[in-house]
Amino acid sequence: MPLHVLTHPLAAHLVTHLRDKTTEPATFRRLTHQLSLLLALKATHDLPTREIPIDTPLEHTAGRVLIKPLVVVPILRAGLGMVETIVDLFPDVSIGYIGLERDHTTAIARSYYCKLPPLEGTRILLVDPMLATGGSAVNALDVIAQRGGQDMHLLNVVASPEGVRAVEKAHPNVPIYAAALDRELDSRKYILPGLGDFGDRLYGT
Ligand SMILES: O=P(O)(O)OC[C@H]1O[C@H](OP(=O)(O)OP(=O)(O)O)[C@H](O)[C@@H]1O
Ligand SMILES: O=c1cc[nH]c(=O)[nH]1
Ligand SMILES: [Mg+2]
Repeated sequence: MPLHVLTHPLAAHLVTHLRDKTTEPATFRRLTHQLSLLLALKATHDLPTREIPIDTPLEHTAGRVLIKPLVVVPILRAGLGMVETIVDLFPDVSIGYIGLERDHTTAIARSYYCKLPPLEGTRILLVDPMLATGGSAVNALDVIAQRGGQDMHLLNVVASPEGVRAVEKAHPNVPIYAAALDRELDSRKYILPGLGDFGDRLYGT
């Protein structure tokens, strides 16, 4: 399934400021919200709608409304920075949580929390700003699929080629939306040029 990298000039502008090591957490959070908005719009461009009759103050007409329930699932903790924007855009969205943390030496993600709403028949937006080895995303997609999730979409701010390959191999039907596709991973499995540890920069830890 294809990787969709945002091509809007605003996306490049926002990612550049996000990468800048002098960007403070408050600005970092605002940039994350703005990028999440662009990603969410792109990942939902094909949501199904149905026609309904309505009355405007002037006449009877028809309009279209969304018909597929949406679920957003952030991978804790950095993914939380992307949720608020999606809830603003889609107030009826249900929210699930998957807690995963990479081991500092092996970079393998360990699961510590999982709470998901009913998933059948929904469009699922799995959100995590960083796709590095892909271990966290594949783990989360596995769990969501085991719980009956089918229409899964992955939203990342920065993706690495290795992470994209891992998701494509394990979940070939899952579209990946990213604001930037970076060059490679370093020996500690951090993305280059990247932006460092997203969770730490978001929360000032
Ligand atoms: O593709 P991967 O190699 O799995 O790496 C990406 C993961 O690493 C970061 O989380 P981290 O484990 O640092 O947890 P945090 O969000 O709590 O800081 C990031 O938010 C992703 O979840
Ligand atoms: O570069 C990276 C890789 C994983 N997690 C991050 O926050 N940054
Ligand atoms: Mg982190």
